[in-house]
Amino acid sequence: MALLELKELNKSYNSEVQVLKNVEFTVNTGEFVSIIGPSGAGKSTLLRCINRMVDIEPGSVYFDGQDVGAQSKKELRKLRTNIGMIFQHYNLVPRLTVIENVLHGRFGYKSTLQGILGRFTEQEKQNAFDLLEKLGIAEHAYKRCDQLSGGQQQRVGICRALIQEPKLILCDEPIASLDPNSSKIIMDHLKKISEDLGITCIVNLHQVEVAKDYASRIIGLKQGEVVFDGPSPLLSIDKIEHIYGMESKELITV
Ligand SMILES: Nc1ncnc2c1ncn2[C@@H]1O[C@H](COP(=O)(O)OP(=O)(O)OP(=O)(O)O)[C@@H](O)[C@H]1O
Repeated sequence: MALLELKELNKSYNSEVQVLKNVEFTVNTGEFVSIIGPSGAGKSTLLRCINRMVDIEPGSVYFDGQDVGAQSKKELRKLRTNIGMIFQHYNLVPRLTVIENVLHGRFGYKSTLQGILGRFTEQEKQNAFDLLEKLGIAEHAYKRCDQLSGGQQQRVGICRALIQEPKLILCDEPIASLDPNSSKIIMDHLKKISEDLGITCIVNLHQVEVAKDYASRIIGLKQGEVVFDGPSPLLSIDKIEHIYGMESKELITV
């Protein structure tokens, strides 16, 4: 079943350069999709349109049967509880503890006052701890986030997304700041989450080989247009060259 549907999606910032041009695709529940493309192709903008961190006119995004562009502020807040976000620079609060950062994923379910006062139920705290255990970082639960390595911080980011109980996780360059070993740990976790929990994942990646290894489907963006959309094994060297142009020489290792 289609969880996400993009129809003739266009985007320009300040009515200047058109960043996304008639982007159209659907993503089914449980799919693990990677978006690739050169720097500036519009990958981050695409993810930001999906949860309406930026306005999406003209064009439409349907998530779980709802027109994302037509949601009121309150409806959008509710809809966003179903969409987790993972960022390149983790977007954690450095001075707060690991478990507090994970619990921030519950903010969408709270009143503003409950959020400010940090009122979380015992069940929510237990769930946060269980998730940290699952991601192998429970021993750091009460440390400040800025005492953790990059890879560990990204695992906190994953827990924060999971505690939302999302249907979709959007990952914007989740491994761009990590060494190869930490990158593998993060990608393995994302893949496992998608397989075990049936959560749909859309992952922006710079590394074509990583996209091919982990994603079942790849969408290639070039100057805001979808120029490839298909199963990962069909992403041939020719297709990579088409997506990346001159840059492709540095990317193709096979
Ligand atoms: N807030 C903004 N205001 C104006 N222009 C923006 C804004 N955000 C992005 N852009 C422009 O939109 C284009 C696409 O940027 P975007 O970050 O979506 O690409 P990307 O494919 O994710 O690139 P990268 O891989 O380098 O992160 C770029 O030309 C960028 O300068």
